Amino acid sequence: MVAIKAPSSIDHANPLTKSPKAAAAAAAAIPTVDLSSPGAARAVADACRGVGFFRATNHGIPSSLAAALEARAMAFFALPHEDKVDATIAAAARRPFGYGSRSIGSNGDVGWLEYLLLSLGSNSNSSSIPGASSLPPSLRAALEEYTGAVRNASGKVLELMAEGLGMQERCALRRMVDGSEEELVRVNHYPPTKEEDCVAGMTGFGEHTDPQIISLLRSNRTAGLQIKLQGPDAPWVNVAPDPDSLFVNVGDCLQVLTNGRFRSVKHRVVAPEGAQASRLSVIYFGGPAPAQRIAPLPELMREGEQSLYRDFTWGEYKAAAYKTRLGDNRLGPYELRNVADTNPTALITASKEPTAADHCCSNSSSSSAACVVVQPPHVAQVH
Ligand SMILES: O=C(O)CCC(=O)C(=O)O
Ligand SMILES: [Fe+2]
Repeated sequence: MVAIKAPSSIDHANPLTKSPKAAAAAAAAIPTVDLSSPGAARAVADACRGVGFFRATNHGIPSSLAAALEARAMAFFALPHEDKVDATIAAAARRPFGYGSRSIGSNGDVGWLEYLLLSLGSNSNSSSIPGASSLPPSLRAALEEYTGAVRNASGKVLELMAEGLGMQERCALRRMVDGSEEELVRVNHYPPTKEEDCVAGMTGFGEHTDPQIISLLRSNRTAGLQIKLQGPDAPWVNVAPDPDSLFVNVGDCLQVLTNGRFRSVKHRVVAPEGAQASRLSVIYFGGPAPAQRIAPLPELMREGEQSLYRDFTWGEYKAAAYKTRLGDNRLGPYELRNVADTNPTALITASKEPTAADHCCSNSSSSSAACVVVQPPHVAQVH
């Protein structure tokens, strides 16, 4: 990776790295949900309404799969630059997939990272990743095993979300993602920074929200991820790394589908400082099919409640987001009312209590016939 000195990527607004007291308060602000507990649905919904982000334990991904992927990915990123480019030639045939270094998207965003970005394809029954054919076989196998497991974990979380929202159909959110052809995996590698490279607080990955429905992140033990609590003046808080847990983000589409009940979370990564080890993170993004209409789910709307957004399809949103910078307010052009101005208490009251919802997706790693969605052609990717 080429060393950079980029003043524009220096971020001094990181008070929590300086104050242990604030760091402790921040850690307490991030909810933890045991996905296997009886109260998980309610806890997931509370976390999504509050922070839009939570730490999930008992997520069902064997630690051996995550550790194997971490080791293979580290070995891959240690290869010479040309080898990494050559090994991702199959994926790179469909931009923006493949290997990337420093550039994030095509609109000038840069970060202190290199990454591998792959589409998981349309067949959630198959573990094979279409663009992975030219990767080292051991990395490909580790990715396929891990992504199979993380897809299941995502499905489980989406079911808990639907249940926590009081929806009749437990699989209503899950089926928007299963087999959508819009599931991605991204492996980010943030090398340690040396004094000559930068000053403390250099941006690893700039501030943004994830545009899809859901993202599930697993990292090694190196810190760097920060989330912004909800509200215009809310602070940024450090997310203590925990390789045994998954971190779940509410994405922009889920905010719209719930008419602002669930909040998409702003997050960013500060590059590892000094002599620390690299940060390695693996993020699964669950997006809907391009033709999927993104609008508040009628079932969630209270009588007389108005949509906060103008309708769009995921294909439209993705194409629009692809033209913007990472930190732009991508939902802004679709807002009919300011979400921050809405009375959150009213929206919370409007959510129904968790019910004994229909279990059409339970214990299923793939979409059932009832969960199949139309798959129109591929359009430009956001991540
Ligand atoms: O690498 C990380 O820890 C987070 C990166 C991220 O937010 C993303 O890839 O969307
Ligand atoms: Fe992200």
